[in-house]
Amino acid sequence: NSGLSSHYYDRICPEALPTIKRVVEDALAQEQRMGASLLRLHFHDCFVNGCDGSILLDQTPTIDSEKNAAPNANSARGFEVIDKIKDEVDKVCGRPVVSCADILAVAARDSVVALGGPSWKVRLGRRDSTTASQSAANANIPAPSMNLPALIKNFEDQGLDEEDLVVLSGAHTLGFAQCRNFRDRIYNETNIDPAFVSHLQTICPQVGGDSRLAPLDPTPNSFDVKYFSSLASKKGLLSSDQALLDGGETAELVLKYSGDAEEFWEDFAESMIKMGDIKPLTGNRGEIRNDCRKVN
Ligand code: HEM
Ligand SMILES: [Ca+2]
Repeated sequence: NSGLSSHYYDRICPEALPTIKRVVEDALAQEQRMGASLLRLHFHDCFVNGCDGSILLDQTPTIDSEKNAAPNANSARGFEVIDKIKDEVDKVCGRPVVSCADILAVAARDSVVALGGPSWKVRLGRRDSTTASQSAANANIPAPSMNLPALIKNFEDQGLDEEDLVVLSGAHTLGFAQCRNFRDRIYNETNIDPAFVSHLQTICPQVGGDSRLAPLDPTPNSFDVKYFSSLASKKGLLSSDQALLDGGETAELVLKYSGDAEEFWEDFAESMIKMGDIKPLTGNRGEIRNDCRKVN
């Protein structure tokens, strides 16, 4: 038990959660992809020394910003939306009582809901870190080149099991990846559908075009099971996605979820809560930041 509670803001600031939801919905009305980007921010926060808002800190002489780590640089997005949420929430609460780490967790949930996915009760009361670690971000955020044993180990190090790995990878039902992250797969791997390869090679050349985008599944704005059914037909975009079919237990889960949206929803919600419970700062550890980009 991490000490978090879904009722944490009920009395301190009952308007906090509706305010987060409103700003997330406004942002998604501007750009649907933002839902994917916000979901990913929470993941990249939690995997680096726990869900403590560390990913939001800008570089300074004393902050080793995670924004510059390889998995985040020119890739993590949505920071302006988090700033906007923090602004509005602090206004409606009258003072800064909602942590940036909690904002990330709620914005991730609200994004999934807005794109047609399941809802869950977000456990709250995380406090914000006063440090960040670029090296920890590089070491702990999984890379798309990882094989299945490496992915399993990476999740295990966070207290997450093989089912969490498969179902949370299902977040790739949303959003996009850049050519540089799937080039090796489409030019060198063989466990990939040939027509899918031809199409992707038109988007992603062997040389150049590093930041060109392809959707992670055929419906990148819809929280459905197409991610899993695509894996079953060798149309996973990232090497790490397709790798889930390489193991007995993980392959079985992929096939189960590909035909059972309800099961995917239920297990995704459960694993998101589990991920959100990774090493939160509570009690008098950490702080409630005034500005998500800076320590107080
Ligand atoms: C299992 C290991 C994982 C690996 C290796 C991985 C890797 C990646 C990579 C390389 C991208 C594309 C980034 C870019 O090209 O800019 C991406 C995108 C994304 N990832 Fe993952 N990821 C993993 C797990 C997760 C998890 C657990 C979540 C959330 C629960 C998640 C959510 C997302 C989302 C939503 C996007 C799309 C973001 C956007 O369009 O802005 N990923 N991931
Ligand atoms: Ca989808």
